[in-house]
Amino acid sequence: MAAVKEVLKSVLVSAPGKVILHGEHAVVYGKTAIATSVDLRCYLLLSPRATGDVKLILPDMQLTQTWPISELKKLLSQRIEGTDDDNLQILKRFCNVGENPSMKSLACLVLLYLLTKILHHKMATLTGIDILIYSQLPFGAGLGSSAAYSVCIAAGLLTCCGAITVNKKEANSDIKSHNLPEMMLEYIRERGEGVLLTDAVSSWGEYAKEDLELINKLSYEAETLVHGTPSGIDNSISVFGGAIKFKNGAFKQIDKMPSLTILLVYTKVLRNTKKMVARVRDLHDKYPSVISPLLTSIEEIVLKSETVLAKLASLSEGEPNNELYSTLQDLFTINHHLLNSIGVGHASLDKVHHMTSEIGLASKLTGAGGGGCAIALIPPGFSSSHLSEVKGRLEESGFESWETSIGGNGVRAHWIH
Ligand SMILES: Nc1ncnc2c1ncn2[C@@H]1O[C@H](COP(=O)(O)OP(=O)(O)OP(=O)(O)O)[C@@H](O)[C@H]1O
Ligand SMILES: C[C@@](O)(CCO)CC(=O)[O-]
Ligand SMILES: [Mg+2]
Repeated sequence: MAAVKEVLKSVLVSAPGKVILHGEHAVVYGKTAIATSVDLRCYLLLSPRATGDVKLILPDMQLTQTWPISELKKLLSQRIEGTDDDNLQILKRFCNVGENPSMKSLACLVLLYLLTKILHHKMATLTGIDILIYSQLPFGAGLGSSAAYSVCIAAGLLTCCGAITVNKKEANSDIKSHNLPEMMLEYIRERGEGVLLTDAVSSWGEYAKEDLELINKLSYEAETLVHGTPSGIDNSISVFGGAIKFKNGAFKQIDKMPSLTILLVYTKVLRNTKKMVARVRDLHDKYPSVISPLLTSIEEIVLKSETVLAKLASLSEGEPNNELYSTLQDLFTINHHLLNSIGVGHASLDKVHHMTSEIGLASKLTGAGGGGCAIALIPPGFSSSHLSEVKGRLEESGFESWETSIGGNGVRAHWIH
């Protein structure tokens, strides 16, 4: 085992999901969007082993996939001779990724793409690794599960081989203090990684800006395998956290962000981001003069919302905020209807919109639409009995809902050994 440790370190990292407040889909056409991280995270535990294979364990997908390292080496030797595009085709064939790939095969493709890219120079000495990925984010729901998955893999692999370093924040002998989900703790115990739970040098840490940029670049590449033509907003917010304003591949952190409470509603209607983006593309190409102004209107919502959010953030305690919240509710409603007009609505999202509007809240889809999740803004002091009532009614309709705060940390290392 000592020899294995010399090559790679064990690491535990996590990355958050996101909500797009406004600007989804329009952002693919170079318009501005605003996104924030949510307090639901994806976790990755990577353990070097002397088993002779790479094992990917995805409890959320009931998948455990093992590849002998000899096969991966063969794959790499084929790849080096081809062009980038040929290389990708070889990898796709290896993972059975065809025209309509399954979620499982895409999850494997992303892992192997990043692993062969980041660890290719370690292949000669690699003796085996187990990679467990567990996520609190429902997949295919608009909360950026694919981005958080890719960010965790990129950060975990770069950290385990020492390509990037963790700036340790605090020594802490009890990993439970990092609020790891019970599922991860159980796995850690089962694997006999007791050292992880008791090790006095365990720590959590952040990455330097240039390392975050590298994680962002690689996770963006991985997102293109899942989405085709992602704008890059999902991976950026998962890497950097907080709230960002994103346009044309570049983003700015929004410093003046009020603390907002959001009701997240999961319709449980599964959809695929790539198909939703393609649906808008078809409409746009067929009716450019109709669709373009709708995308411009969505951008205007983003800009207006940015101004209102900044005003809210600068209010002193006790100053009236009703009008500002009322404007935000209007913007949510208009955005909901515009997203319907560009073909990414769904009956379930309309139902959520209707039910929340009955108690005076506005909701809109977040992410790619076509099902997935909706968000409704809850103003401070909003009637808790109204809220419980609507949550009950949403549940009766088969939806799941929970209140969540936004903002918070981007990718983090929890432990490295
Ligand atoms: N916990 C997980 N385990 C394995 N794969 C995952 C996990 N979470 C996400 N994925 C990958 O992400 C893909 C789903 O991505 P998709 O972009 O369609 O939805 P999303 O990211 O949840 O929503 P959006 O992109 O609208 O925010 C799955 O096919 C799978 O490859
Ligand atoms: C629908 C979309 O705008 C957001 C998906 O979370 C696609 C993208 O920006 O890549
Ligand atoms: Mg996605």
